[in-house]
Amino acid sequence: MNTYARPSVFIDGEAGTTGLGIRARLEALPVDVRSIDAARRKDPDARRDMMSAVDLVVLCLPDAAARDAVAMVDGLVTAGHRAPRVLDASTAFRTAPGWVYGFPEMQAQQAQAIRTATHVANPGCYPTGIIGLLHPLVAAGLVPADYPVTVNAVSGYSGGGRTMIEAHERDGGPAFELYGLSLQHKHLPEAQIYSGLSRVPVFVPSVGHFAQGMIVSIPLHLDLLGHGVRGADLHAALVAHYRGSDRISVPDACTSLCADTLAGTDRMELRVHVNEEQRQAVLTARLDNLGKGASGAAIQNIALMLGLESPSGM
Ligand SMILES: NC(=O)C1=CN([C@@H]2O[C@H](COP(=O)(O)OP(=O)(O)OC[C@H]3O[C@@H](n4cnc5c(N)ncnc54)[C@H](OP(=O)(O)O)[C@@H]3O)[C@@H](O)[C@H]2O)C=CC1
Ligand SMILES: CC(=O)N[C@@H](CCC(=O)OP(=O)(O)O)C(=O)O
Repeated sequence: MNTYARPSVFIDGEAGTTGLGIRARLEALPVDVRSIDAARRKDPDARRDMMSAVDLVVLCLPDAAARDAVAMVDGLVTAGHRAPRVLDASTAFRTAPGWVYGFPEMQAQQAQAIRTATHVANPGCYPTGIIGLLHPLVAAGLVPADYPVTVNAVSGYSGGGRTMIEAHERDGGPAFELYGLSLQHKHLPEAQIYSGLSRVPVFVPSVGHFAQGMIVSIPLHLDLLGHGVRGADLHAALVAHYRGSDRISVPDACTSLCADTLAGTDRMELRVHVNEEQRQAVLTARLDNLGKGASGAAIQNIALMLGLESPSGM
């Protein structure tokens, strides 16, 4: 930490969608947020100088710019200068060696790993739902690691950052669009690894003409799970895993779900919908892609990294 009483934070990409969300949430924490003059916000020298003066840098940048920023931090270390700890919101380092990935509720000891890491990768919005549902069930042996998982998901258009927001708000659509149909979405590696799956899931993302909100859904044939596994066992395992969390809840099943209900919050709801007669279940995660899927998760990780109490969730 520096000589200031309050830890200092620089958000590289402060003017972007995720950066603005983190900036707003940092107001609830006793930190000194430092900014670069808007005219120089992409100037490498200004960014490097700022990085060398703060305790934590939060990267809210496209992947290539995040890689450049991490190279700047590593360069400070190599040159023997004081270097900040790093929280990266991009996809660039989520499966990279030497980085701690994730959200504090992901597994026991995750919060402690984030607390002490120098480099933390914030999880992706879709993976937060996928891992949030599957990690506890795979770890409990209820879903086999080699289960042929399919994930269907819909996100609000803010998931595509400034460019997609401008396209939807200027042109009014499309109403609903499947994408990622080359089956190579950038979130697949983290979703597979941190869920504990041995097969790459089939992932069908989509985007709708609403600003914020997300549903991730995962259909399961119960007969392909462990012998005699019932929907109630899946629900009970999720309840046990997230007991005590103020942000992740496991409500009872419902018959319909709206994607934008949790918009503007940092919460996530996980459900198990079951038809025991047909031995079928659908797992669902509902969250705000910009909340628990991005800035809300980041603020929890920032608080852990700076040894501060997490602000109560929005
Ligand atoms: N939107 C979402 O739901 C989520 C996004 N993320 C991740 O967060 C990161 C940021 O995404 P998002 O906020 O949506 O994107 P935005 O496009 O809204 O914001 C990115 C910001 O970075 C700025 N920027 C680009 N290049 C540089 C550079 N070289 N130096 C300094 N600033 C730069 C952009 O400026 P300009 O606009 O002028 O180019 C913009 O202000 C991405 O990696 C994304 O994957 C993570 C979880 C969810
Ligand atoms: C609707 C939309 O385009 N969503 C983005 C995912 C959001 C994002 O960029 O986020 P992460 O940082 O969580 O990876 C996509 O599918 O590429």
